[in-house]
Amino acid sequence: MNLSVIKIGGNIINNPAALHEALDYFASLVEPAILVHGGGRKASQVITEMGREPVMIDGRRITDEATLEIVTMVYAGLLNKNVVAQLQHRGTNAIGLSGADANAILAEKRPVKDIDYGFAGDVKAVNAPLLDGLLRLGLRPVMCPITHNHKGQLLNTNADTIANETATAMAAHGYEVSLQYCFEFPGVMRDIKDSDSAIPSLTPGSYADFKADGTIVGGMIPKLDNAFAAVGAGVKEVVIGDLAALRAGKGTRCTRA
Ligand SMILES: Nc1ncnc2c1ncn2[C@@H]1O[C@H](COP(=O)(O)OP(=O)(O)O)[C@@H](O)[C@H]1O
Ligand SMILES: CC(=O)N[C@@H](CCC(=O)OP(=O)(O)O)C(=O)O
Repeated sequence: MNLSVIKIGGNIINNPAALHEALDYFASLVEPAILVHGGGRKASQVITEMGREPVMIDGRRITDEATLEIVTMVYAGLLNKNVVAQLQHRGTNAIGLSGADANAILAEKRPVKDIDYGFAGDVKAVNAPLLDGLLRLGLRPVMCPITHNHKGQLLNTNADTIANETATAMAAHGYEVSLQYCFEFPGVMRDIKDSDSAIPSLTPGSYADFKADGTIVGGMIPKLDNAFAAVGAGVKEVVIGDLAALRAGKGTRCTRA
């Protein structure tokens, strides 16, 4: 059976018009679908409003105890419930999940090596039978980037990783999975200022070249690391682009070779 896993990033979530368009698209899909959302931009705003400094390294947040409280409120509360309500309004029977709900995503605190990421979670297992069961009930899971370690500790996990791990686990469970990363550019760009410069396809080799020459930087690095991990682990198709590109079957396609 086919399955679409759609990830929407923090810049989409923060722009009401873009969010509504993305949710219209998700609601219009006829085959089974799972939505994964981020919200890093909103979290950084709230962290700043609370008098703290957001700290990111290579697109990943350093999550101390106070930051974990804020991101839990923002991702698992405000954003997740708002997205679910907006989907219900569109006639889509969405169910919001953090990783702790029904043990949807088990993670472990990232071990401290050179950098201490604090309460950042590395995914250990996605509960594919649970997601499969929800899909069979006609529900559409909406997953936020909060996970847990089964010992009572919530953890903050990059939303691009949640999307990759979910897509990969569902592929291993027997679905033909299309993973679509929806963000604010028409694809991975050769030149971010030139909207016609989307790269049609990338392989691990061309990705390494674009990273080395500085074409691909920042938050695009974890996104592409996750995209290629998914492609290498049985996900049928991984595409990155804005909503117009994804709707038109365009965007950047990540392939094995
Ligand atoms: N070559 C590139 N093409 C497009 N975006 C790029 C590129 N290199 C770096 N980026 C940056 O990556 C960001 C996307 O990563 P991120 O902010 O983590 O996405 P999301 O909003 O999906 O979470 C873009 O907003 C852009 O600033
Ligand atoms: C550990 C870690 O980096 N967590 C991310 C989770 C949110 C996220 O990934 O949101 P976007 O998709 O909007 O970037 C963070 O707190 O920013």
